[in-house]
Amino acid sequence: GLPDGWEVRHSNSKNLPYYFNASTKESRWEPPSGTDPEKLKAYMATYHSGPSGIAGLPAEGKIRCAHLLVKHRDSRRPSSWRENNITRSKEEAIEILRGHEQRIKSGEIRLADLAVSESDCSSARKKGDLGFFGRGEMQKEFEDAAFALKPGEISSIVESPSGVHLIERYV
Ligand SMILES: N=C(N)NCCC[C@H](NC(=O)[C@@H]1CCC/C1=C\[C@H](COP(=O)(O)O)NC(=O)[C@@H](N)Cc1ccccc1)C(N)=O
Repeated sequence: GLPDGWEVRHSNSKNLPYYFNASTKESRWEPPSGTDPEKLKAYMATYHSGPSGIAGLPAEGKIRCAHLLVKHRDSRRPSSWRENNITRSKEEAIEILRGHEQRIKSGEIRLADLAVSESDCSSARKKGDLGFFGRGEMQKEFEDAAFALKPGEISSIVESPSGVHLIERYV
């Protein structure tokens, strides 16, 4: 963890983590003194293996995931950047996602790279990366599935009011 008040944020422009102190409003590139260097190094090493290559220390209780969403006509919002009016059935959406799942689990392609073109979520433009989130932010089905994963693990097909998802937990 980080010393009091400090948190890790992500600079999109530099694609690097930086450290921000909410109480003093100070921000800096290097970890604040008092951050356990061994822990930080170990964390950074494991985390850089994530496909998005974006590093950053999770605040307590937060995890970071990417997901690939396929919507269907019963989705709460059957529309996306990919398709204005989504009419496929839930069964068809599941079949499509099964195809994606096979390609990802066979190692042919990474979820992050497939999400860019295939995900019905706006996070597609960020390779499916949802950033860090804690409990209470996502829909329950999604949250339960995401928090049940170990870092690096990919879920089976998860159903939520948004549609059907594959989730990869990074941290
Ligand atoms: N980091 C957060 N806290 N962002 C708020 C998430 C809100 C949350 N969303 C969900 O639970 C599902 C699972 C993941 C994506 C998602 C739904 C939808 C797609 O479904 P639809 O709403 O059309 O039904 N995508 C989103 O929300 C996107 N803003 C996610 C995102 C996009 C770009 C960058 C980061 C995150 C909810 N409580 O509704």
